[in-house]
Amino acid sequence: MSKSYVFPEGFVWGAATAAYQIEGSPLADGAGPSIWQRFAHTPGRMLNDDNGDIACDHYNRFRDDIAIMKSLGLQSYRFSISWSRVLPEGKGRVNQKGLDFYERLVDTLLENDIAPVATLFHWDLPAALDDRGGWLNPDVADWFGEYSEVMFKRLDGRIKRWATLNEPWVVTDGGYLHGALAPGHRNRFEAPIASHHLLRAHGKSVQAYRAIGQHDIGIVVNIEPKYAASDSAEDQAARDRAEAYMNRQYLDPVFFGKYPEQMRDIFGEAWPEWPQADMDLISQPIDFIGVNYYTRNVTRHDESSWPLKASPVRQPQHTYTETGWEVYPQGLTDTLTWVKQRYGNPQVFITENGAAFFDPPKAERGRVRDPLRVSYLRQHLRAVHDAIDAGCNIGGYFVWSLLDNLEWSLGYSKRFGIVHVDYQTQTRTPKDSARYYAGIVASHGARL
Ligand SMILES: OC[C@H]1NNC[C@@H](O)[C@@H]1O
Repeated sequence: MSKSYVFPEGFVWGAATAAYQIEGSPLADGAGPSIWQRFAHTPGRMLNDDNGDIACDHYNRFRDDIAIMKSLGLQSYRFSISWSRVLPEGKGRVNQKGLDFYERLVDTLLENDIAPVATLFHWDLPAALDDRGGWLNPDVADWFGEYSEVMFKRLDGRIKRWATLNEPWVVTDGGYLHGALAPGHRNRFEAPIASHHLLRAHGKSVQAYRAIGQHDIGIVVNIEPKYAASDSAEDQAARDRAEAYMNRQYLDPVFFGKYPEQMRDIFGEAWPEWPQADMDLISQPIDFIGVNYYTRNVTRHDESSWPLKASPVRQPQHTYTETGWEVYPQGLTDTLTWVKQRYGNPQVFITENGAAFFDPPKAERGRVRDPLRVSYLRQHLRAVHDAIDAGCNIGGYFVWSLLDNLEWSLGYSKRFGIVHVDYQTQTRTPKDSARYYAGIVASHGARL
């Protein structure tokens, strides 16, 4: 008899986006520039010199997009708040029109029985703060605490689930170590400092929330499970380093108040020692973690790779997405059971899961066929259910993404949406995967 995939009562079905990737109008109504506004307008940084000036024009079209969410039966919507819309200089003066936009967004979601889940920082640091050192300046934790407080005071209660940071690993690995993402630094001494101040900022935000918030706060991390390419000691050690660097570097401090021991092997003299007071701030209790899962990594030792001395081994037997990620649903089950076992079965939301496959720039007679994405969703939702059967405490799932959008420095070349966006006309067209997902939501998983 085949397994039933009906999800537990109360499991939440949603979709996710992020401000700079969909909103457009980055400087409208008094908003200040973010580092992504600057980065995207720096020639050579973005594929095709794409930028977020228009994106999906969500700033103006959010009501239409919420109507689409409603038509799909979504129960929740994860979005991010543009810090520099609300605080144009990153601190001090509040731009009421920026706050008003997010209040309208939240109130419209609630009018449509869609629960808002807000991420305070999804990479778009105010440029004015980057001028003061950004994530390298120890004061950034207080700046983030101040911004968090502004948001909590205005919207807590209507927003009942807050995430402080999205994927701090990507921010530091991409923005400070390898330079592919804003602010585009390549410095192994800066990366650990940025990482630590991101975590301190998380701590200050949680501290602020405990003083005024009444609901839940957590952190969102990307996790890519690592599998040794062979039984050799070298490959096993490489796997351990890769797991420490990506998957434990943020959760270990948050849950245990200490960094993985491999961090000093990886960064050597560039790895600082931090005061216990910082680790106490970082490891205050949180209410949930968001896990963003896309793929796994089969890891081998590679002396030439910097700074990890570890490289992925391609798995030709499996499908790969347009972003070069192996489709490996078992990795999601493995990730969720790993989190359960290592961190004491905290409440977890899959805050992002999805794939970029080739989709046409225009819908054909009102339809966009995306069978690979339908298959990806089916396999990964089944993997979530398997993790729940294994005792994991999973509160919900947010597909990445609601809309095709700006995939950072890859521009508009990668389409992750279950809803197609024609960037010339801003026409939205639910793809076959949106209809499939709507059926899963309506049946609470029974149709998986
Ligand atoms: O690469 C796909 C997604 N991954 N997590 C962060 C999001 O902003 C990305 O678009």
